[in-house]
Amino acid sequence: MNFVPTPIPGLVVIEPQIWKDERGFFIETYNEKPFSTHGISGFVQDNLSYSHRGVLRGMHAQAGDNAQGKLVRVLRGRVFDVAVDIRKSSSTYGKHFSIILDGENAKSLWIPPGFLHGFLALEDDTLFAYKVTGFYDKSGELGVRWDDPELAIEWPLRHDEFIISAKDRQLPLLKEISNPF
Ligand SMILES: Cc1cn([C@H]2C[C@H](O)[C@@H](COP(=O)(O)OP(=O)(O)O[C@H]3O[C@@H](C)C(=O)[C@@H](O)[C@H]3O)O2)c(=O)[nH]c1=O
Repeated sequence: MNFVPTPIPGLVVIEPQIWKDERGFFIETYNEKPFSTHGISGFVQDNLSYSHRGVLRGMHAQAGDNAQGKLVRVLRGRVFDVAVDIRKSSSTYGKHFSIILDGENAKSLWIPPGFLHGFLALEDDTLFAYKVTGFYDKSGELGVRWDDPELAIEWPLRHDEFIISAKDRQLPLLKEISNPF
């Protein structure tokens, strides 16, 4: 298992050891020892979402008493996954990191509290699994528009293919939110 730092401090890509044989493969998706050694711990909830190609979910964060760090990965299908640093004192404030996560590479991304997160499903039948460090808490939810020019995220696929929830279509710009981070 490799813990690979990214250009944004705190964001880490985890590459598992994939044990392949004639039956298929085996990977450890989470192991408390190496993860906690890298400061990744405290999970209280596991989530799973299913998306069709073109579904865009984001950009979301959960702040407050139940602020969430997220350990995200794809079980089946493929996504363009994005995390945006909104930690006000960070030297990389406003910058984003993107990565392709899929069922084949089995990579995970650790997103600490203080980031917006979102993804675009690039294939039908995409299963997206994640562990979070805070219980779901509607009062702590915040979000920013996926197409906020300040974020300047270059999403793959044509924008007219996107399937976005009514809630996410109405999100404000980053400069309009009261940022608790
Ligand atoms: C996130 C969440 C949602 N829900 C419910 C609320 C709602 O009725 C329904 C769908 O919720 P949403 O529309 O917020 O789901 P979704 O847009 O998939 O939200 C997720 O997006 C990605 C990008 C993230 O980073 C996640 O943390 C989360 O915010 O599920 C829970 O019960 N528990 C949860 O932890």
